[in-house]
Amino acid sequence: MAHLLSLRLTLSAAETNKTSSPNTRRTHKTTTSISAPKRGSSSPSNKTHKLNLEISPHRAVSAVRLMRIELGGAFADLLNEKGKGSGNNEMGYVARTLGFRTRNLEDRDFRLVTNIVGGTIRWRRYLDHLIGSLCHDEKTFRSMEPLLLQILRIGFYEIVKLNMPPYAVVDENVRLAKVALRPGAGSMVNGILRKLVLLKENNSLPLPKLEGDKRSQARALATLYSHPVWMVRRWTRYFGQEEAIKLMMWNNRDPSFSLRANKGRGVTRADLVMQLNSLKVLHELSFHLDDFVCIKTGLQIVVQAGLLKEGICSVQDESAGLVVSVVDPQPGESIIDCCAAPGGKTLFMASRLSGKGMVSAIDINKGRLKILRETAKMHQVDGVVTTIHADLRIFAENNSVKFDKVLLDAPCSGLGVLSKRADLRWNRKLEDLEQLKNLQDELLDAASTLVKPGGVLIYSTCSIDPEENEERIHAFLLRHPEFNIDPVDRYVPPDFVVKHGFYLTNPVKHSLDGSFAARLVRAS
Ligand SMILES: C[S@@+](CC[C@H](N)C(=O)[O-])C[C@H]1O[C@@H](n2cnc3c(N)ncnc32)[C@H](O)[C@@H]1O
Repeated sequence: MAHLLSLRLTLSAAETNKTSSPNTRRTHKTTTSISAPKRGSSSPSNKTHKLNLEISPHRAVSAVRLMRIELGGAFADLLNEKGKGSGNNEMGYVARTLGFRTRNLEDRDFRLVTNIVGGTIRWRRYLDHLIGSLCHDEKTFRSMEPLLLQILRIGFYEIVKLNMPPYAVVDENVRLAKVALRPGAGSMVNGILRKLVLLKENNSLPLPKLEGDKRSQARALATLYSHPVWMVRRWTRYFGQEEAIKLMMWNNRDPSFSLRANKGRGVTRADLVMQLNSLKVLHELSFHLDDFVCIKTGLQIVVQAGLLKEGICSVQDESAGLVVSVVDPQPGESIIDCCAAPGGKTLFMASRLSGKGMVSAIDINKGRLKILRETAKMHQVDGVVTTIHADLRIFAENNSVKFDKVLLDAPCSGLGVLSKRADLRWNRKLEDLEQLKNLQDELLDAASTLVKPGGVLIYSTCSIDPEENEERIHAFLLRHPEFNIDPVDRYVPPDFVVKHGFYLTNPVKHSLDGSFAARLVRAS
């Protein structure tokens, strides 16, 4: 993975170089250093780099992670406390990128890195608006080298959103820019951050006003709540402005997580609670699901204590767990999970079979399917899980076996999980939705052929977008009159049941990720 990532960054550096203007040439220097670790750099040794105790390690690590996420397009996996793709030696990677070492991260620094990286990504549009407004001119901002921009974003986020002591933030970020780049970069950071501190003290940050026609208001909201304009316009149209604002505020909060006790391994929720108590991780029991526990903070402690690696519990949002309640797996049933990897729902369904029956897990992605297989083994449910590496559309054409239950957890925009997937809002494009809708229709048609007469087809997404949810089902029912809606009220609490008997979690209303499911029964 580290190798692939560095290769991708090397390519991006080469691309940058091909088209670089004098203004962006320094960009090449930075991307080259981030993308081309020195020979032998896979060894954990940092000894060749000088130790600099004056630079705060959380800022150095945050800046490098942000560069990698933005330049490499790496997924901002906030669960991975070591940084995606850097193996076990993130500090070595940081040293190679910046050209010096810092002291190692302590627990407090880890928490700060998670907070700063996630927050800086979420608030990117807002922060860039402020940085752009305080730069000398538009061109200075547009042609700013990536590392300098990340250092400024970190400083702005720390001052405006984390309310950290402003002059300490200025000093520390100036030092980082000087050492990692050059003295002139430090002077620039100093000038811009000091302007920001003054404006904040006078309560006069240069932010857009919510005024004018719909388009201007959408642009202003997109900056104020840091989302793409197309999302603001879509949500305002579907949910109204007030709800759209609440949704954006939810997306900008630090995410909370829930853990599922792995019953397949004989771990009960009471066992998990005991472990969390001994780790001093604050938690609450889920109201909706017997095996689930909710935590607001402390996920890192759970990860470090090895609870996930040892298969004691899995990180799974209650909204995903409730989709399994909609499936309602029963011992002895044959179930096929049509888009299964990395296996969150497959494994939960398998644990409900009490060793009787079978879940067949199909996915087009071999790597993700391998993760599913390994996790099934670790969770001790591999006796009731088989994996099939295939495109569902081709598999369905060539398969004559029918199943009691067919779950299609379709590829979707992920617009319901933006609080956990900090970078997703910037990677998703409006055009993706059209493509996804076509794919969802094709997969639904394919999945429907696998359902026994009298069997059930469950369609689910982690989206809140009506066009990916109820519209897909209504279109499907027009094409397939042999299916009828089976309302979900027998399977989930009434609060999650919406029009037509579909299941929907609303982040604003339920404080869960957004998700949707419909249960359809095939005529006998
Ligand atoms: C939303 S994710 C599934 C998440 C999974 N159900 C879980 O709970 O962990 C969608 C999955 O669909 C898979 N996929 C996309 N197109 C597919 C196709 N044509 N056939 C089979 N799987 C496909 C992707 O590889 C991806 O793993």
